[in-house]
Amino acid sequence: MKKRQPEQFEFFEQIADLAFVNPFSRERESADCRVLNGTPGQWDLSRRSEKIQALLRERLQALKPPAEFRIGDYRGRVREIMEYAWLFYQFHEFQDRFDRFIAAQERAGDEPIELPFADEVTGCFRRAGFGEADCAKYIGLFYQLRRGFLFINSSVSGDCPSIVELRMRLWNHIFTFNPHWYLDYLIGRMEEFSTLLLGATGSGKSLAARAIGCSGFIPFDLKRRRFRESFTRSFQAINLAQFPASLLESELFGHKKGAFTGAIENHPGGFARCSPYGAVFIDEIGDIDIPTQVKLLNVIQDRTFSPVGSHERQRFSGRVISATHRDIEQLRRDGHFRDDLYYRLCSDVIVVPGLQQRLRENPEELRPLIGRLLKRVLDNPDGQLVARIEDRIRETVPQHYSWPGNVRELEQCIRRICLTGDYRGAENARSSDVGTAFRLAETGAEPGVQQLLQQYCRFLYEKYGSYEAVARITRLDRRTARKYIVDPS
Ligand SMILES: Nc1ncnc2c1ncn2[C@@H]1O[C@H](COP(=O)(O)OP(=O)(O)OP(=O)(O)O)[C@@H](O)[C@H]1O
Repeated sequence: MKKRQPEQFEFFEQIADLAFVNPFSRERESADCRVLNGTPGQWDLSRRSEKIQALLRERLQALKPPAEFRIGDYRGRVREIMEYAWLFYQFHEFQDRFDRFIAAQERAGDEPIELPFADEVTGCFRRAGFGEADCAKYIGLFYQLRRGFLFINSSVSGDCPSIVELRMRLWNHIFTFNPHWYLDYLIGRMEEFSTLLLGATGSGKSLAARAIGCSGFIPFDLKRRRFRESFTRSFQAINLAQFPASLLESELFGHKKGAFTGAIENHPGGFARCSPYGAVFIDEIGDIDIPTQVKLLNVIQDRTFSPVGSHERQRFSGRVISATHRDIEQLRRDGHFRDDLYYRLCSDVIVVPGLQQRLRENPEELRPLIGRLLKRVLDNPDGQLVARIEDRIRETVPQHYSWPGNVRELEQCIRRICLTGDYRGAENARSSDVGTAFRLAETGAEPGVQQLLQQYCRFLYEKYGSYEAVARITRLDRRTARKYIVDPS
C-alpha cells in the first residue's frame, strides 16, 4: 500500500502541535498566529478558531487521492500528525453541538440523555477508518474537552495574571501538562490524582473545584449512543463546616437506618453519591478532627468505605478534591492535620487568588466581576448600572481595602450599594454594626440574639483575626463561631 506524506505537511504539523496547546495559555495565541500569519491581539480566540478551521477544511479537502481522509493512508510520524490534525478539525466541527448537548444534559439532570448527533460523529470516525475503541475514546475526549473549557471559562473569569494562571493550571490539572501522555496513558484513569485547593474564604475555591469535578472523562457507549453517566452526577460537594462533628462521618460515608438516634432512613454519603467518573469535593478539610482524618485517609487509600452502622464495604472510584482557607502548613506543624492525609490529598496544590490581589494586579478586573455578580440579581444587567456600581465602589470603599470576604463580600457589597448607595468595607461596617446593635438594644429596639451574636462574632474576628480566638472568647465551638462570621445574612 502506498504510504505518503501529504503536500502542506508542515501546515498539518502546526495544527497537530496546536491541538495540544492549553487553550487558556498565552502560548495558544502565538501558536494560532503562526498558523494564520497574524499577530497577537489581532483576533480573539473564537475568531482565530474559525479562521483556522476554514483553512484546515480547505487543506483536508485538497488531499488527494483519495479525497476523503483515511487514517490508514499514513504511517508512523506522518500518521500521528495527520490523525491529530484531523481530530482537531472534527472537534471544531462538532463543538457547537457538544455545547448544546452539555446544556441539554444539565437541564435533564442525572439521567444520561442520548447524544443527538451520535450517528453523524461515529459515521465520520468510521469513514476515516478508526476502530470502535478509538471512536468511543475520541467522542469521550471531545465531550470532556468542551466541558473542561466551558466550566473553567465560566467559573474563573478575569484577566489579571493570577487568574489567567489559575485557568491554565485547572486545564492542566484535568488534561495534564502533556496531553500526549494523557491520551496515551491517563485518559479515564485520573482518579488517583487528588487536588488540594488553597485560598482565602470567598475567593472561589468551590467554583474551581466544580470545574474540575464536572470535567472528568466519561466513556461513550456506542451502542446506547449516550455517555455512561450524566456529568451532573459527577460533582459531590460536602461542606464539612456545615455539620456538627457527630454528623460528619454520616455526611461523608452515609449511614444505615437505625445506626443512631435520628437515623430514620438509609442515607448515602458523598462518597456513595459520587459517580465513578466524578469527584468528591471536601470543603473546609482543615476543620476536621483527627479521628475523621484517619477514616478519610483509609477511604482514599483503600478506595472502600462503610456507611455508619454497616459492615458492608462500598467502592469509591472518583477523584478527591479538597479545599481549605486555613494555613494547612501551620495546621500540620501544630499537629492538627495529619501528614499522611495531606500527602494523599495533594497530587496537585492549586492556590486561588484573593480579590485584593486580583485588583492590585489589574484594577480593571472589578467591572467584569461586578457584571457577572449582578447577573445573579438581574438577568441582564445594563452596562450603565454596572459602571455606576463600580463608581460607587471606587468612591466609598477605601482604596487599599483588603476585601477579607473576597468575591463573596463583593457580591454583598453590590447588593448593599443597590439598596443604600454605599459600602464602606466589612471592617468599618462591622465595628459600627456592633455599636448599632447595642445602641438598638439599649433603646429597647431589641435585635434578636442571633443578630447580636453574629455582630459580636464579626467584631471579635476583625479584632483578633482568627475563628479560634472568637470561639475561645465567646465559648462557642469554632465551627459555630465561623458560621456567624462568614454566613452572609
Ligand atoms: N470568579 C468569580 N466569578 C463569579 N463569582 C465568583 C467568583 N469567585 C467566587 N465567586 C462567588 O463568590 C462566592 C464564594 O465563592 P466560593 O464558595 O467558591 O468561595 P470559597 O473560596 O470556596 O469560600 P469558602 O472558603 O468560604 O468555602 C460564591 O457565591 C461564588 O459564586
